[in-house]
Amino acid sequence: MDGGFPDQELFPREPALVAPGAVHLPAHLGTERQAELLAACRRWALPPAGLRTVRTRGGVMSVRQVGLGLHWYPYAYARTAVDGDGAPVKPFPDWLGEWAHATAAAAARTAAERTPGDAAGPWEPPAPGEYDVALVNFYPEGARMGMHRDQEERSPAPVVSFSLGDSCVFRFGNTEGRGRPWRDTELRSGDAFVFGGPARLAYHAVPRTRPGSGPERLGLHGRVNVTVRVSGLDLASEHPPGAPAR
Ligand SMILES: O=C(O)CCC(=O)C(=O)O
Ligand SMILES: [Fe+2]
Repeated sequence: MDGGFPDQELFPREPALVAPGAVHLPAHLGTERQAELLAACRRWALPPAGLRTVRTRGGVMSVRQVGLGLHWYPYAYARTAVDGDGAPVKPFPDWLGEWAHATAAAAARTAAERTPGDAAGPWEPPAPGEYDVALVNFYPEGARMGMHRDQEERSPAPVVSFSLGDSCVFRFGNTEGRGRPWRDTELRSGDAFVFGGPARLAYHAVPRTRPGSGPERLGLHGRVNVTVRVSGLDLASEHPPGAPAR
């Protein structure tokens, strides 16, 4: 990608293996790609099937969401915004799948480097064209996301996340439960985070964002995160099956 030397930083932040299968790629998207992705998010946020408030078992989420390719809602996927305006979900763009594929491949290389003796790393990136759904999350000031795992997909392919705007604390835990051990990573605008293989079903959360910390030139108040996934579901079927409750 066109990431590079983060501005105002004395030393570049390095790619890191946060847990086996979980890779942080700092400054992965350069300024132009961030602006491009944000412009797309603004289009996707518009109705029909635009940004909506999500009600879970735990209450109302402070993060507002829009789906692409398939509509995620608690706790399944559908072809329409079943818990929103009921409109057909917006299509998943090929270019976003290409970004996710390239990012998963870069993360696999980092993982392989950081996992001596396991030349292939903990997972293989999926084939080009396999990424087919995305969740766009908008975090206004004060919004957070509780510990959960991404388990409504039927594919073991790694989840690829891109962050824009305000920085946040991204808490990456374990597959056993919501408790410790976990590791906190700061995700900044342009960072990517990939979790697959042994980390694919790990619990994770965003306990807080840092209001006002985003790059001024991006022109975003708050934080946007886009997670790209392989659904493993039949997009042509009327009611793609969801997984049981998480
Ligand atoms: O906002 C983030 O960085 C994480 C989002 C997330 O976990 C999700 O969409 O499932
Ligand atoms: Fe998640």
